[in-house]
Amino acid sequence: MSKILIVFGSATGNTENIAHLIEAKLAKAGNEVTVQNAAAATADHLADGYDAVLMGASCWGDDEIEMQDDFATLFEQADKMDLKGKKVAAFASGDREYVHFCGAVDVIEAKAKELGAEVVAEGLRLEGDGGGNDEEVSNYTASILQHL
Ligand SMILES: Cc1cc2nc3c(=O)[nH]c(=O)nc-3n(C[C@H](O)[C@H](O)[C@H](O)COP(=O)(O)O)c2cc1C
Repeated sequence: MSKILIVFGSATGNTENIAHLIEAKLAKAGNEVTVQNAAAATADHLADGYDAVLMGASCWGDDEIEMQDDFATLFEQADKMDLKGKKVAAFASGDREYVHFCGAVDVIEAKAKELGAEVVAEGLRLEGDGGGNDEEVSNYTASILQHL
């Protein structure tokens, strides 16, 4: 049994729904999963006590990657999260019409690596609320669990 934290930023509920799809798979596999909305989370020692931290957000820019506000505010202080040596994976909701489809995945992965975390799964990029993507979510959680 591993302790896993899922932190998400979501404006209309899509990334939140994906967070819960991930939660359900990880919990079913026997792990202790905590889900936190970035709006209510604080960066200080966020990762402490967890075996893995999964972070996800939507994007709202046009030409640039602009992560969802609550998540962006929290992630500005990523250096306080104690991610060094931590197993991390990213996920996002997005729309393929945009240049940077699920661009938050790239930002989260780059920063996590910079801070010395180990990115343990390819980022999960889903359209809308992730409904109908059961296989993708299963593959994502299986990759993470292989590293725990
Ligand atoms: C002005 C605007 C900009 C957007 N920019 C992006 C983007 O750069 N990349 C992307 O994948 N989706 C983009 N989207 C789509 C949203 O991220 C998408 O609707 C997402 O599912 C919202 O998730 P949330 O409810 O968790 O916030 C944009 C939507 C709007 C209205």
